[in-house]
Amino acid sequence: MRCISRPQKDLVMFPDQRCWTSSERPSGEAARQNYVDFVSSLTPSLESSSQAGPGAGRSLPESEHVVMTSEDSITTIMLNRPAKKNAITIQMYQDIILALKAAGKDNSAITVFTGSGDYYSSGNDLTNFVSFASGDLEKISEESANTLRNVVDTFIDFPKPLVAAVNGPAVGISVTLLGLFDTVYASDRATLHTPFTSLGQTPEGCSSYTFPKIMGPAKAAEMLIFGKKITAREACAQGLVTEVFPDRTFQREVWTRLREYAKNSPNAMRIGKQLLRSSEKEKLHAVNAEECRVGRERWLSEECAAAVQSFLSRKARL
Ligand SMILES: CCCCCC/C=C/C(=O)SCCNC(=O)CCNC(=O)[C@H](O)C(C)(C)COP(=O)(O)OP(=O)(O)OC[C@H]1O[C@@H](n2cnc3c(N)ncnc32)[C@H](O)[C@@H]1OP(=O)(O)O
Repeated sequence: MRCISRPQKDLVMFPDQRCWTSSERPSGEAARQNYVDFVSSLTPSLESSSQAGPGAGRSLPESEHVVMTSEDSITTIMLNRPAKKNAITIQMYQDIILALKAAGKDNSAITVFTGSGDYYSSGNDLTNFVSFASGDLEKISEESANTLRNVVDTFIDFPKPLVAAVNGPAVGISVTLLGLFDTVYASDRATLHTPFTSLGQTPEGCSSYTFPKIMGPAKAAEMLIFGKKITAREACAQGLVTEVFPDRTFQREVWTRLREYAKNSPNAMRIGKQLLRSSEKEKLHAVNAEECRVGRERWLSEECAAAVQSFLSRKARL
C-alpha cells in the first residue's frame, strides 16, 4: 500500500509503495529521482506538456463550426452551428478530434466542451446519412464508422480534466459522450435524449458500457433502448450530470467555478485523472470498437434509412 500523508519527521513516502524510516531514507537527489520516475510512469506526456510555453505546439484547427479558445488556463471547445442546433457534420467530427488533440497538448489545465445558442447539440447531423443512399454503401459506412471510432477514442484518451457545460438540450451522440467526461454541468433547461431505436440505430460513445455503470442497467435501458428523454435534474439524480444550475445564472456560476478549479496544479489534476480512469481505458476502447461495428450494420438497415428520410422530409409535410 502506498503511504500518503503530511510530511513527518521519521517517515517519508516514496512512490515504489513502501515507507522508509529516516535511517534508510534515500538521499535527497535519489528521492527526487524516485518521485520523477513515478510521475513519469503515470504520465508519459507530462514532460512535454509542462515544457510547452504559452500556445507552444498548438495547432488550432481552422473550423467553421468548432471554435476553440483559451483563457484563464481553460481551453474551450464550442460547437458553433446554432441554426442547426449544433448538429454534428462529418467535418465537425474531424475538427473535434483536432481540437481535442490540440487541447490535450496545450498549456491549459482544464478543457471545457459546450454549445452555442439554445442547444448543446442535436447530435449527429442526419444529413450525414444522405450520402449512404447515393454512393458506395460499404465504403461510406466504413468511413463513417472509422470517423465515429476515432472521435470516441479521442475522448477516451483525453489526458486532462474534461468538463461538459451542457447549456441546453442534448441529443444522441452529444449525450452518450457525456459518460466519458470527468464532470458534467447542465442548465436546468437542458434535456437529454438518445432516440436511437426510433432511428433504427444503436448506442455509441461507449454508452452501452458507461450508462449502465453510472445509472444502473434499468435506467440506462430506458434511455438507450426505449429512447426516454430525461431532464437535467433527472440525469443529475442518476449520476450522469454532476450539478444543475438555473439557466439564468448557468454561464456565470459554471465559469466562476471552473476558473477556481483551473488554479489547481495542472499536473496533479492530469495525474489524478489518469489514476481515476486508466484501469478502464482498454475496456472502453473495446466497447467503442464493438459499438461502431454494430452501428455500421444498423446504418445500412432499411429501418435507419426510413427514419432518416422521415426526418429530412419533415419540412415538405409541414
Ligand atoms: C459519422 C457518423 C457518426 C454517427 C454517429 C451516430 C450518432 C447518432 C445520433 O446522434 S442519433 C441523434 C440524431 N439527432 C436527432 O435525431 C435530432 C434530430 N433533430 C430534431 O429532432 C429536432 O431538430 C430538434 C428536436 C433537435 C429541434 O427541434 P426544433 O426546435 O423544432 O428545431 P428544428 O427541428 O426546426 O431545427 C432547426 C434546424 O436544425 C436542423 N437540425 C436539427 N437537428 C438536426 C440534426 N440532428 N441533423 C440535421 N439537421 C438538424 C433542422 O433540420 C432545422 O433545419 P432547417 O432550419 O429546417 O434548415
